[in-house]
Amino acid sequence: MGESTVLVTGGAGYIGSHVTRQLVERGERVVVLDNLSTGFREAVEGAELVVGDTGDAALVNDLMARHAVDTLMHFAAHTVVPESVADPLKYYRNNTNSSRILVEACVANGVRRVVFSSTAAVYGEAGDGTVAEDSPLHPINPYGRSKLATEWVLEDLATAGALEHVTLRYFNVAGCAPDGRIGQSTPNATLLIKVAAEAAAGIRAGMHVFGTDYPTPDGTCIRDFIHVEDLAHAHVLALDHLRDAGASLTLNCGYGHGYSVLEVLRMVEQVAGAPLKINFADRRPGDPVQLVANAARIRETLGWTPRHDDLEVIVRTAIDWERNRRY
Ligand SMILES: NC(=O)c1ccc[n+]([C@@H]2O[C@H](COP(=O)([O-])OP(=O)(O)OC[C@H]3O[C@@H](n4cnc5c(N)ncnc54)[C@H](O)[C@@H]3O)[C@@H](O)[C@H]2O)c1
Ligand SMILES: O=c1ccn([C@@H]2O[C@H](COP(=O)(O)OP(=O)(O)O[C@H]3O[C@H](CO)[C@H](O)[C@H](O)[C@H]3O)[C@@H](O)[C@H]2O)c(=O)[nH]1
Repeated sequence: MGESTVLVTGGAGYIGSHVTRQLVERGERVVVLDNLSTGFREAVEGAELVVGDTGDAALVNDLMARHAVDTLMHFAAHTVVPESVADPLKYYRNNTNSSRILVEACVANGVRRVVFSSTAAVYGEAGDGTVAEDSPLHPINPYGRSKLATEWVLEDLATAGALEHVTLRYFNVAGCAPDGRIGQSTPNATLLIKVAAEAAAGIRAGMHVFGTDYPTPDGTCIRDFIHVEDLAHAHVLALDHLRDAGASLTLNCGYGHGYSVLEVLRMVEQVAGAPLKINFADRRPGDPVQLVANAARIRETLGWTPRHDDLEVIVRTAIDWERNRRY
């Protein structure tokens, strides 16, 4: 490992903080760059936190040079799909422009390894099967498009020989660290399990189910929910892959099977031991019917084996966090 440092942007956020912790636990030197727009100082333990913006070229160049950064893990982004529809420039500015500035700094400073947080939203409407990495990419909202643009920047730089990347396309991430020290406190959350856990903990009065007339067995959408700890481990493996001179990869991060919205909510009720107050509403614009990963490639290339592929564990850790939040 030597003197090398991993620069983690967005490391004070939900997923970045879980990854930072796994990196620190195995002895990596980590510097977190986060502007705290949706992140929390308390989420960063055992790593230096630099409060600043990924779009600040002078700052990121200085950080890379000063800390002997060998790998960038890039989580920092805006992530709320409906907000991206209302304010696309906010998303292109942060998720595309600032990512380009950051990657340019990598090239200037000889940082040749990049692990990038992408999303299943790059696939868009994906039919009723699973989606593989080479499935068509037709993102249906500015969030997905702004992330896909950054995928392309990395792909083109890899082709040009400037760096190697592992692009991880996360499916629906949920759950929290089992010991309750870090969790998901993202403000104005719109994600299903987060919202349901808040409702189960009494933080919100009730919740909506968006659409009950989809062509699925119970009429609600189907998603592939992955526990954040399994996702975090995929990043550690991606780092090892790049340090072992592995080739650039684009990988789905999911379990390869899905649950419907109603199946998830039934599990939330069972774990919480009380019914949720559910309002059955119209479809939410921009929701694909089904998004389930073909997850073969990540298992083959990184040897990734999930350890928390259990909806009950995902839901229980999410509810426990809401009941005992540290921040
Ligand atoms: N949560 C999911 O289900 C999910 C699914 C797919 C992909 N992703 C991707 O994972 C990454 C992390 O998402 P999350 O759920 O942890 O969200 P989050 O909002 O909790 O984390 C994002 C972090 O980035 C920081 N940040 C944002 N813009 C910044 C900037 N310009 N400079 C510095 N810091 C900045 C925020 O303060 C926050 O700490 C994002 O790239 C997101 O697109 C998330
Ligand atoms: O209160 C809610 C919240 C969600 N849903 C439904 O639950 C399903 C899942 O919705 P989420 O908002 O939890 O997540 P998405 O599937 O929209 O996820 C997309 O947006 C995420 C970020 O917001 C990630 O990027 C992810 O990869 C991308 O597919 C959808 O059918 C949605 O309509 C509800 O019924 N009620």
